[in-house]
Amino acid sequence: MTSEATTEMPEWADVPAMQQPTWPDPQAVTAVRDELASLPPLVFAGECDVLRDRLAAAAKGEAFVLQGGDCAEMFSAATAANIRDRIKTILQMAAVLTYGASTPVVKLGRIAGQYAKPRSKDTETRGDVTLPAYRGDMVNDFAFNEQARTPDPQRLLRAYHTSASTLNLVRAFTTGGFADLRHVHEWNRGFIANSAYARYESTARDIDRAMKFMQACGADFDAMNARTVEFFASHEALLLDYEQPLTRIDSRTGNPYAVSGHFVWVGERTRQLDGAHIDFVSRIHNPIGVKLGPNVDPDEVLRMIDRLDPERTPGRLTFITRMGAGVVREKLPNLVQRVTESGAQVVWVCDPMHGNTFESASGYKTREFDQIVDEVQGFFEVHAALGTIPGGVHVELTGNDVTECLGGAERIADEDLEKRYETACDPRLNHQQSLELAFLVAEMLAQRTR
Ligand SMILES: O=C[C@H](O)[C@H](O)COP(=O)(O)O
Ligand SMILES: C=C(OP(=O)(O)O)C(=O)O
Ligand SMILES: [Mn+2]
Repeated sequence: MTSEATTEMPEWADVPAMQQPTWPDPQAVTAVRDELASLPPLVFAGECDVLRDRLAAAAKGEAFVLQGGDCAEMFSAATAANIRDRIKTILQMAAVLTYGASTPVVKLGRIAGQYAKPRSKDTETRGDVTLPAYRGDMVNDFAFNEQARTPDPQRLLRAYHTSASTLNLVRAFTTGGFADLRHVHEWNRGFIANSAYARYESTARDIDRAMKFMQACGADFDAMNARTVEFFASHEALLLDYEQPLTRIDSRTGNPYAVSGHFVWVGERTRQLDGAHIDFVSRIHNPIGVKLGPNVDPDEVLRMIDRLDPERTPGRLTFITRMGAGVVREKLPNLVQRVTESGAQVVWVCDPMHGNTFESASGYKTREFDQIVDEVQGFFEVHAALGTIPGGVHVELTGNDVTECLGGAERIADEDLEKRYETACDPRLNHQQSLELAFLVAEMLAQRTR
């Protein structure tokens, strides 16, 4: 990225793109790309700039990032109730974290575009039938039959329209009164009232007292803008047939922006320095993220910084580390140290999900709540030891009472997984587990600011 305005659409490098579907009819893809290119942007470049400023604050420890949502959104799940409950969960978590951090929380949904998935295998076999793997609703259908699994480019358009209607409702919820801090606090009191969560009572009581104190001092919640919240949309920039036509020149600056979401990231499987995804994000001016797993080479990361953030723009680059609870204390320090020594000011965000996935005895892909908490704890410990900033968390969650991750105060066990295992890809924290995690991270954050 350079600060010089280009006013022309980028020429995408002709380099290999990993994890793309094999579309059966390339001409149909061209027609869909043309249509996407003619549709209005989903976000405004100015909003992306605001998010960049918020992330710059997080890089300095003056804000904390909460990024969360589905592993894989599904068209059929984009209902008012589901969207409401996911937003509600994120707002409840954010209220708890704001208190713990004593700083603003940057709310970033994995929402309105999280429709494409990288997979470890190209195919899935059940019994003696082998079909293309499910690659997200933007590509094919989860149902296990040949027609459903055949990639269909019309799905790119459906992803755009479903993202537009999702974002419309998100904007209505977050600015129309639903997000009022007083409501959010009442919801959290409801959560604590259940005795399984007694451990969190003291934090909830502290927040209660803080709210009452503010009211007693005459704080005018309406004037404070407590009825609205800033909420940003993010997803993995994986499918270039979707992302490239949804890149536009910002009329204010002449710079290209991805307008499919405010923030996009490159995943662990597609972050090759000479690959098409890093080329893509190097040309857009949005704030961007890159996932970094346990086998990352710090030298490569330094070259990545030069490529993606040559001017060291605060808030431009976020590293989302997903090491695994077992190795985070061993692998993260050297990486953070090398990046810090290079002078780059990145946001460090912990994804405690993707390094802690395993198959349970009953055959479900799952994660253990305690391991998720342990990776976040390790992340905070590493940053505390180095004097660097733990800038946020990135979680796969839903507002529904699913049974996909093990443990938590409700002690979800392997035999419970089958009851409500509804994810199309990775296991998500349910509503209760998400709030529990927020209370635990708030305790860690309170120590950071002490
Ligand atoms: O969300 C992340 C990846 O798509 C997912 O972990 C890959 O899972 P797989 O190993 O089931 O393909
Ligand atoms: C694919 C994902 O993660 P990662 O790239 O870290 O494996 C994801 O966030 O769903
Ligand atoms: Mn995932």
